[in-house]
Amino acid sequence: MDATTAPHHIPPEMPQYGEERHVFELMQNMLEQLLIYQPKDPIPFMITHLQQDNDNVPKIVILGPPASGKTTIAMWLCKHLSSNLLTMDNLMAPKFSSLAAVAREHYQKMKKMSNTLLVRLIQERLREEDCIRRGWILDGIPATREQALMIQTIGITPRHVIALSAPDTVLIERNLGKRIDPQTGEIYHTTFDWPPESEIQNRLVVPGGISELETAQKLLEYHRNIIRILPAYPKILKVINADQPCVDVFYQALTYVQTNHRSNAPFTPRVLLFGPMGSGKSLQAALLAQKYGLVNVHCGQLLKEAVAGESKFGELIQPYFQKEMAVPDTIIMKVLSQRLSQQDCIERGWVLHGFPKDLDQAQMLNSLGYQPNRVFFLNVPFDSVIERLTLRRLDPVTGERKDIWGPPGPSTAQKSNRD
Ligand SMILES: Nc1ncnc2c1ncn2[C@@H]1O[C@H](COP(=O)(O)OP(=O)(O)O)[C@@H](O)[C@H]1O
Repeated sequence: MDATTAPHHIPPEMPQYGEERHVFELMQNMLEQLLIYQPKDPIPFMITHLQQDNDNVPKIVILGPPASGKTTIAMWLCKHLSSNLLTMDNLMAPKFSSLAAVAREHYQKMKKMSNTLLVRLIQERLREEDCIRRGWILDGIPATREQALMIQTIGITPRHVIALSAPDTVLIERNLGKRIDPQTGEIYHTTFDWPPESEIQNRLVVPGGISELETAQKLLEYHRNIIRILPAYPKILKVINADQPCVDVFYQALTYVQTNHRSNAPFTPRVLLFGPMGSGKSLQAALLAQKYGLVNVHCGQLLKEAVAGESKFGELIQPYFQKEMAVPDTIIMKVLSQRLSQQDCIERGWVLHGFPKDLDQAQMLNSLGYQPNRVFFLNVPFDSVIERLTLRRLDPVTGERKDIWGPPGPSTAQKSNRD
């Protein structure tokens, strides 16, 4: 970059402010909405968008073959996240909507839904207040690539897509045991999820379309379609094995929908490495610094350099070193602060180790505005630490540290795994 046009000094607060308040994501979402809806008057549109404050509400699509548990998982997620379940059935259900009435009529006549009607139903439903405030979970929609593309075209973009998968034989067998509570819409199973209350047991009904033949036909259709749908969601798709207990499937789905996708925001890493002596902080810091171009800040080393360089802080530290006493936190903090506020640290980011060593120091670091955004704790069993430290030697000529077991290699890796 041309040094005359480049900004010469970026105050550390600037990138930190952006990161903390997610300014980049906020602007990106707003821009996305502007381009999708192209309002005539963008300013009130942007104000409304910001006031809705709903960039992070659930926007989930759950796909999967029949009987893989889509509806079960979608209902549980809905309850857990207080969101709204959107199925083909409940989209057509509203009595007050003329569009839903048309869709019902069409469905009764044709025994299937037209893509255009389906997309309009979804669009109408997503404009309602509860979907705006609490998000939505689409169950089994889109069922074809055409639907996926039409949904995308009108600007409906899920944040997470889950595809359940299980062998056909398991699903055909499983579907035979499906039962529905007509009062609540809850789904049960004769073997895997039978309600304990006799009142519920007595009112359960056998849903239509669950015979072996019907499930097999639906599976064929599903497999034909799904391979053309999934490529529409390359970065937000998670395939979950549904041939395991429902609760396990649910927790994997929940964990996934609660993760935030990697942001495109410019990001300056501020890494903190913790761990007992001998846990490998220095080595990992050096590797991270090398790989990501970070400034490697070793607190102990900084203090030693200050003394060796006879700087004004060095003179303050020297007496403590001589008496082998701990250097006061305030002095350490000044040295650190001086280093972390240098332009290379602000621009390239840093990896800090050897500090903080207690809660007071951590709070001091935070209060001076040097909050890390990645913290790692290198956990090593006590025995391994002892073994590592007792095998460590200093090269008398170069002062370099030599570990007797040598550079990391397959045998070292095996050894530490075994440990
Ligand atoms: N992981 C699972 N293990 C066993 N049974 C399940 C599992 N997931 C769902 N079920 C049962 O299988 C049947 C079909 O589930 P459902 O949610 O209706 O599937 P889909 O919506 O994919 O057709 C229901 O009886 C449900 O209780």
